[in-house]
Amino acid sequence: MVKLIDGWQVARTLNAQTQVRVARLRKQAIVPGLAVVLVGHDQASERYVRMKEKKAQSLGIYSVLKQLPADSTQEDVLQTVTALNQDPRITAILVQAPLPPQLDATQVFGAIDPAKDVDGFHPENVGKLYLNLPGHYPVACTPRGIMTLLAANQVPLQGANVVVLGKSAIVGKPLAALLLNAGATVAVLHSQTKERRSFLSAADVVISAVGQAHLLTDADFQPHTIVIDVGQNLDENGRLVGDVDYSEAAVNIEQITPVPGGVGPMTIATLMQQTVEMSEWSK
Ligand SMILES: Nc1nc(=O)c2c([nH]1)NC[C@@H]1CN(c3ccc(C(=O)N[C@@H](CCC(=O)O)C(=O)O)cc3)C=[N+]21
Repeated sequence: MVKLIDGWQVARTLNAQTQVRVARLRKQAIVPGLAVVLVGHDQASERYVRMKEKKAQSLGIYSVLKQLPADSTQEDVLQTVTALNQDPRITAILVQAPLPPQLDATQVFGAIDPAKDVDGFHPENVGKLYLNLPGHYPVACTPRGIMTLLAANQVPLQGANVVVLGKSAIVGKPLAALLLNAGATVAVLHSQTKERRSFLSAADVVISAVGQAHLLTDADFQPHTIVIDVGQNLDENGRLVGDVDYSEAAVNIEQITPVPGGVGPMTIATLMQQTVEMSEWSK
């Protein structure tokens, strides 16, 4: 019997804590302010951005959306970021990925004030994470949310073999750093990886962030594997599914995060958590 890891439940608890922290800040006349920059009209991105705005508002966070046309130039986007850097009402800035192909995403993320970089994508914050420096700095929200979810489910990481599938700057790489910092043995697999099977057959925890429906099935895992599914894919029937195909009858998967209701809600809850923390850190 597969046990589902309930992301909605952990997200609810985290959001309730965030709401209390926002109220505490507001009593000191400090209002956390989240700006989301959305370039173009990608349907999934528009949906995610709306969910973020709604959640922010329900927790008492001031929220603004800067929507730019799909054919924006690098200068247009940089100007928007600079204005938000200088806006005292804005304490947290998120530039929604992916950006249209004419834009240099690395330069855009690097233009965000590191103290307002709620996604943790700025090289300064990435470097701090990589070095496991002490102190307060933002970390990519999906990886941090996954760490919270693992901790809430008492999944041991010290000395555990963890396989991460996907090496993106948004999920795979920062997640690998967090896991290493937590004492796990980490393998990051990607499209050029040979012998995926041998890595999976030694994995205690598998985290898939590839974005491909039906990529993995129960037969790919060894017994008692804990699976974190970061995929957000539409299947042949237009249903939202993760990267892992499984049924209740799965024998190797011990616990798994469902899609929807697993990692997704944790990403947004962590974004809210980090928005509030950045206001607390800069007091
Ligand atoms: N700068 C930046 N930061 C991000 O954090 C970021 C981004 N860009 N670009 C896109 C990805 C994707 N992402 C998701 C957030 C929530 C759900 C989520 O809540 N999913 C729900 C289902 C949502 C639905 O109903 O469609 C779930 O899995 O239960 C999914 C995906 C944040 N991202």
